Amino acid sequence: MGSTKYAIGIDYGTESGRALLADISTGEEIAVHVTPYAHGVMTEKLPLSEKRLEHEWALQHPQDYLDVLYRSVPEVIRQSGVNPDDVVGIGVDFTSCTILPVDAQGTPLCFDPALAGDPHSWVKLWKHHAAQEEADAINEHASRSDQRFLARYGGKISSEWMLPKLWQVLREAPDIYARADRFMEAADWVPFTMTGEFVRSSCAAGYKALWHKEDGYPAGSFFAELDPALGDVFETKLRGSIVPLGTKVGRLTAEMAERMGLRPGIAVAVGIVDAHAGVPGCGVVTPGRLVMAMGTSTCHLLLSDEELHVEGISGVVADGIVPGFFGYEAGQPAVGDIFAWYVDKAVPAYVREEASAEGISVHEWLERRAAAYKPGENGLLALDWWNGNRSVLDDSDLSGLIVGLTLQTKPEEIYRALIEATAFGTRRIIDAFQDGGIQVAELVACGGLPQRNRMLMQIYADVTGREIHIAASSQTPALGSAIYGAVAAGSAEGGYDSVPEAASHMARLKEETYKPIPAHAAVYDRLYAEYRKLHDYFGRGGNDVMRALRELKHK
Ligand SMILES: Nc1ncnc2c1ncn2[C@@H]1O[C@H](COP(=O)(O)OP(=O)(O)O)[C@@H](O)[C@H]1O
Ligand SMILES: O=C(CO)[C@H](O)[C@H](O)COP(=O)(O)O
Repeated sequence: MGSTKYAIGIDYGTESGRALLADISTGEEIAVHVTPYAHGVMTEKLPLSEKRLEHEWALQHPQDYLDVLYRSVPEVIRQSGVNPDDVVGIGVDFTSCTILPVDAQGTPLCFDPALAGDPHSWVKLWKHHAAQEEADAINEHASRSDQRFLARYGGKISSEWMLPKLWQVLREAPDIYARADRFMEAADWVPFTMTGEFVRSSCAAGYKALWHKEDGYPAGSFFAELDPALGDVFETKLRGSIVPLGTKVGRLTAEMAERMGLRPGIAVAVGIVDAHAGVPGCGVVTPGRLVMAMGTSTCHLLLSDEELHVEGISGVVADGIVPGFFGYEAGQPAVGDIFAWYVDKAVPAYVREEASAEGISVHEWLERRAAAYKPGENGLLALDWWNGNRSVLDDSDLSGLIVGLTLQTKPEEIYRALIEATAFGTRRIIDAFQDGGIQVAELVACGGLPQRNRMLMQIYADVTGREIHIAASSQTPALGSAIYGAVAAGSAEGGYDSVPEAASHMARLKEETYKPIPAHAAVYDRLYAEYRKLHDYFGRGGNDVMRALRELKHK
């Protein structure tokens, strides 16, 4: 036996990037380091320019991504005291669809001072929402011409994705579009900077750029009908081979090895979308277990042997998470964010004062009191659409609702109703999977919420009627990336030959689980039936109350 080997997972979030050094044989997380992005999310102006960005823009600086490699990677090596020669693989996950235009050498166009004044030369972050017009036009044309790809994305594509963003560049900055040799997902660009290889990930291409393993990309004629200049977009701006996850895109170059404090030649894995990396990070590598990445929002991820059309999913992609399986993604666009709204904007002052006097957070104060209630006892039922609905209704204009308020209603009762509403929203997504023919036997939770609120997790078990396992790691995307890095290295170099094999050694669940309490589950079955009535009444267009309120608000 040689010395212990290690893999590095690099997780690029919205505000910062983190590097995690993990022991390949046990998954032990030896060291973590976070580098905040110096330029953060640019929503108002560009660096060194007073030019104002328009509403709904969200840009980033690619230098911030490189700085994560230059700072956090040497730092995990320093903290751990590990010999860099024992690091065998690197994996990267990234927010998505986060894209940038690059020149023929792969250099971001915004690095060219002559182009940096144009906002379209910069990175468009996943939450850049200014390409809605383009997304609407693509959706309308696709549904009129009955395009096969629409069904794989639950009936609609998002303004966050590759084609709407790319078309926005073409329409608003044709010179930048022309100057771009390619547009790349940041998840693909970072491995490129480490290896010099232009390779695209089946995950990002499949979930965000309409690529299908059998059908390839949609026909260029479809896009040419929308805009003649888009006719060859897949052969030109989006060209490049597309490979399954765990594939080695190349080896760390000598120059980057020097900057990152590693040895040249280390295997670098193809990139992956952040939420999806959390699936092997939870140890889930087979069908039947739905992974819930629970935080500000919730992403639901599931593996299956079959490609089926499920109502309201964000997408289904072959090899999109674990090679050999179809990966499904669905989501709730606000979960923790709804509780944050309540805590920050709506609780009465006395709650804040009592929490502070007790030396606990407002969340904890509310949780302690709300946990004393039995299901149904708060007399409330809410719809969880504070940030619209991204699943079966797929309507970002929908808004929230609470039914049953009285003069006696207490803040903790409302807090409990909001948590219950998000659990009902998850049950609705599980129902859509089951109705579509995909079984969901158990749930696995990762992200911030399972670590923070036990009552919430018990409510989810009771509402869904399913046992919930919790990931042992609090950094499941970074650990997942380290797993893909270990697979890129392969057993010949001290790693593993498959994602399931690597995950079986490197990822685990906590022993403690949340099991449904039958008496609670029975009450929640009744309440969920009422939730479905409200959901369909306010969400399916039979009721115009929400529409009227919205119209008056924007008048
Ligand atoms: N005790 C708590 N109970 C429920 N929600 C909480 C609690 N503490 C924080 N939150 C919510 O958790 C969310 C942050 O989750 P986290 O997983 O850390 O972030 P992110 O999704 O951005 O990675 C916030 O929206 C916040 O409102
Ligand atoms: O689109 C997504 C996954 O498909 C994510 O929502 C996006 O990548 C942002 O993730 P996070 O909130 O974890 O930063």
